[in-house]
Amino acid sequence: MAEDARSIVLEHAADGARLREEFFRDNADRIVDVARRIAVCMARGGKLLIAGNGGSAADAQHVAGEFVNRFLMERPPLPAIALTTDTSVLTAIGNDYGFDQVFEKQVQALGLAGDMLLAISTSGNSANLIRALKAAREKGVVTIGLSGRSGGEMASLCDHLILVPHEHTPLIQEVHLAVEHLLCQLVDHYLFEAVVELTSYLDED
Ligand SMILES: O=C(CO)[C@@H](O)[C@H](O)[C@H](O)[C@H](O)COP(=O)(O)O
Ligand SMILES: [Zn+2]
Repeated sequence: MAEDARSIVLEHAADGARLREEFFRDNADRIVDVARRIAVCMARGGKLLIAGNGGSAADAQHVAGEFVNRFLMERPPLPAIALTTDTSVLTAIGNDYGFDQVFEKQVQALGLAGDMLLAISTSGNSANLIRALKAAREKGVVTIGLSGRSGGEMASLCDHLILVPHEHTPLIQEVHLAVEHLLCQLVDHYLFEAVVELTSYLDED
């Protein structure tokens, strides 16, 4: 392999490792807190809606799959819906109203007070997510943002924001995926391994 191509690989790995280490050192408590809130939402009968564009759309589906099927442990299916998957809904809204409304209208249709919306965006500025977050707030759906850079417009619309402070989209996405897997693992932990601890939070918030 050419030396310059090899250095692209090694630089990506080194930058990613540094970002991961710093990010998790600074955000471990925040990730645990968000996971606990998702667990409480589901324990109360709420569901998690998930949205994102491009690679983050793939993440939305990935996360919904872990919750609805299972993650690391055997347990009952958990309620999560990716808003990125129904091509009839997406094309009808996109065609009739515009791409900016593809998530907003689904939040208006599916979101109930006490549900949560997880919006995944590296820029924090995708217009369809901004509109979805505003619609969520109007419906009493709690908003969680998984963002990058400095959070973008999304930051002020999220009740809980997990921010990967980096400029490089792929590296942000790679950390997002790790966070998403941890949220799945921690929600399972709270719902099925630490039930006594979780019930103490049910009357809060
Ligand atoms: O996966 C990638 C880049 O790695 C792309 O598909 C990327 O997700 C798309 O450009 C998205 O539209 C970016 O949206 P966002 O993260 O700024 O909300
Ligand atoms: Zn990508």
